[in-house]
Amino acid sequence: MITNFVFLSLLSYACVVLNAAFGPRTFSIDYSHDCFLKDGMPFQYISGSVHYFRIPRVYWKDRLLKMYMSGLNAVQVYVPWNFHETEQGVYNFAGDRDLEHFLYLANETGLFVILRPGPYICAEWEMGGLPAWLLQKPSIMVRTADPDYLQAVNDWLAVLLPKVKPWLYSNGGNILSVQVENEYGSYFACDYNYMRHLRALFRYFLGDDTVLFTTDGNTNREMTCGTLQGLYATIDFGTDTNASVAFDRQRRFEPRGPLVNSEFYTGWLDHWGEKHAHVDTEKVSSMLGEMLSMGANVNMYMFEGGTNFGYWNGADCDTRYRSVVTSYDYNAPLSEAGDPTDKLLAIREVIKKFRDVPLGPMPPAMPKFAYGFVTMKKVSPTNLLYLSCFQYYGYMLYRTKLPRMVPDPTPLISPLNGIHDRAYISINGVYQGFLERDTQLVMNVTGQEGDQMDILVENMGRVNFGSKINDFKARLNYSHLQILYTQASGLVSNLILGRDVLTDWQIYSLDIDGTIASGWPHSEVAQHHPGTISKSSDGPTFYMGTLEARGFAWDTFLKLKGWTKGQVWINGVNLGRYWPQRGPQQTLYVPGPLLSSSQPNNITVLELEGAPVDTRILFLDRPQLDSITKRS
Ligand SMILES: CCCC/N=C1\SC[C@@H]2[C@H](O)[C@H](O)[C@@H](O)CN12
Repeated sequence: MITNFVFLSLLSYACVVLNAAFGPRTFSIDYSHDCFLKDGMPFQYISGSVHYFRIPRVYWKDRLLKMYMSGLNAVQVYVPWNFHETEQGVYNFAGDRDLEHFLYLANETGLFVILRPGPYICAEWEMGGLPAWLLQKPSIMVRTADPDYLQAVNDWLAVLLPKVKPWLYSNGGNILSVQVENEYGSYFACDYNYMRHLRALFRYFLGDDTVLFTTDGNTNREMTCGTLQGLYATIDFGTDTNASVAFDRQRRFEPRGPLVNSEFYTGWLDHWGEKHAHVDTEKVSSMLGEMLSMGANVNMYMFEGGTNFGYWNGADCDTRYRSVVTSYDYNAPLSEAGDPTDKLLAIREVIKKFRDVPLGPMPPAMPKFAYGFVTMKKVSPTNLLYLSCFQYYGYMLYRTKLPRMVPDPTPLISPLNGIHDRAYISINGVYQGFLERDTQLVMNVTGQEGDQMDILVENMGRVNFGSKINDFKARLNYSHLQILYTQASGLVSNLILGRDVLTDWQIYSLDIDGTIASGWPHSEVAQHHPGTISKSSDGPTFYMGTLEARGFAWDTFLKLKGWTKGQVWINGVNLGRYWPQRGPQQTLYVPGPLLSSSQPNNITVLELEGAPVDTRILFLDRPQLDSITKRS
């Protein structure tokens, strides 16, 4: 005799299964059983962070497939606001910025998505993903209920969230949950009205059934200021933390519901001049197993890091300004170039204990090739486009005349630490040296009254974490020119030469990227010095060369041995910054798809301080990310 209880239990289970098979798609939180439910069935996500904005579009599928074959069932994805709205009101979701295509590929690969649209994302990305044009209002308080900031957020999310809504799981897509803000509890403001505003916006655009959550660090202050009723509170921590202790803290804010570590650090970031980060594989794999055994949902940050191409790296500014390097390798399970590592294989072995890992081989690393040496020749800048309007990233040129003769070495001082972030000083075209934010605030110059002083100022990336995120790159009002506060880089306070405050500046926004993208200097017979071996060249100087990749264009790594610091473009694409003199990064990743196997590949280098006498550069088949040559 089947008791009523057994009958009803079987009936309810049958309903759940049938609902899962034929009912509406749902993803929700089961507070009774402390888990997520997908279509009414318990669901544990094992996820990895991947940033589409740090990977060439042609490689997205490769990275996602490797993550799937590693045993993940989800990927966690930030959306950087400034990547899609670099100019206010101008939106770009094309090519390498095609978020929906990335979501499509993840779906096609069988991966769910945990979306983190910010509006602030941190991520060692320029200004934590916030657009620099917000700083046109000098007093703006970003990440608060500042009305001007909120208006910009409203406008942005009114574009973004309708785009992602169709991709929600309940609408037939693969987005399971959406994070609101990012580690807000670590920000000084602790502005609940701001978080309430975001909650209302996300609910308005994404509906009441979407799982919205927050992520915060493992302290009471962070979990207190970063969480809000109606947003599921999750936590983040790495291998230096006791998982039970951390999850107990989550439980203080979410007594019931799934345990979630939204950022389990598999590695860490690098700053210029510091040792390459490394997190032990055994610690990562054993702690992953421990958390999965607790039934926790885990996202590994990062699973595939990628590259800060162009000027997109961020910076920290706790004790002093520290710029993040171009490589976002992160010592992650997939390398910067998307190569599976021992860490990935160890993680896959752990995941096998908790879910079926797809059968079949792990897709191999993309082929790499050592193309060898390319000789670079000095170029005289002939027609750099000077923009009257200011751009937000890259370089600015400040020009003035010496107010009096300084026959003896005379200190040029940035008394208020106003260089943002590095300045290269020349007198009548002769390089004198550099000044650097927080690090070098004085240097000596000599010259005659009326000599031309040129100061090239480099924006090394706006601060992406903490209270100094209002990282103005210029604030100086000149007699004849009101400086926009958001220009690429520059002087945020006056310079003093000896006893004289320097004034009457001419200011140029250098559109170097636009000029190079237009073909300069390769498109014309650029003036470069006669074929003699050039002496070691000092100061901001362009060099050009060509790489023949006859027959095949494979991934490669560019090493500038003996060069000091600068920027590299290949076929008009800005690969990012190099600084081998500081390290630890010694090579730049060159994705094969950027190269042509049938045409010469145009290489342009802007060396900011000094090139070696031997101006060859070297293409290797492996990266070098961990060698410090000089402490900063
Ligand atoms: C001690 C400082 C903690 C700041 N948070 C960091 S540093 C690396 C990571 C990424 O930036 C990530 O985007 C942050 O959410 C958490 N985190």
